[in-house]
Amino acid sequence: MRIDVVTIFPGYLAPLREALLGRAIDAGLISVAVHDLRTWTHDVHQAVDDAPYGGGPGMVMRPQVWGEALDAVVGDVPSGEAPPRLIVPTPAGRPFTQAMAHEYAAESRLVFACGRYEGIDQRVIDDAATWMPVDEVSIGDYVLVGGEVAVLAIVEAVARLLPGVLGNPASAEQDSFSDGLLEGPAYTRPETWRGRAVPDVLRSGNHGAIARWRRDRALERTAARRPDLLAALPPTALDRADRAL
Ligand SMILES: Nc1ccccc1-c1cnco1
Repeated sequence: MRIDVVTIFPGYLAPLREALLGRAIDAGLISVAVHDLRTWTHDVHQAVDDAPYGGGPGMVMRPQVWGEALDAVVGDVPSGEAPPRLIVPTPAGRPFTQAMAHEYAAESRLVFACGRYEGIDQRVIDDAATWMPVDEVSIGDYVLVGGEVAVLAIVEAVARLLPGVLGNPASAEQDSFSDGLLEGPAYTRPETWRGRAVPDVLRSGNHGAIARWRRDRALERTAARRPDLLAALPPTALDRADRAL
């Protein structure tokens, strides 16, 4: 997978080259190119934003700069080849989910546009949508200063799903949300720590009982913390034992 990120703070994306993602890049599973948006400014101040029409606080990122940047970064898409998907993190976006991470993992190329200030002039999105799929995506209902943190989160969630990136592919299959539920509590050695013992069932060796206990804890946790996920489960997702909980 090829990933391009356009930002006014390229250094913010340095963590992409660390640890698991860094190894995936070194292995050639992913290529990541970070582009400084100011490359496509032509004034001495390298201005990337301007006052909003209609007044109001903050600044809006200029369409000319973004238009030239995306033209250059996306480049000419060879005929017959699918254009990349443009992902624009924004608090006004569609909530990012594990299902979307799987969708994005199937793409051969993703381009991320990191907006700051009060966002990017809407015409940039509208223009881009005439020649590539554009997703405006939110990573949560809170306000960040820019899209860079969201890009780090989305890229990590997507990249770990790519074949060969995770050491143990089973990890991705047993993710939280993979069965629509939150994962339950996890434990490791020592057996007792500060007077707290690991639940006996997890040391019993009874794999059926362990699976049941883990499912029950996942259902309890999901009901307590994310009842919306429970309500969204298809009726067939809960078996009789689940309902007895
Ligand atoms: N708050 C923001 C400001 C700028 C770019 C993205 C965001 C964002 C994305 N998901 C939540 O917030």
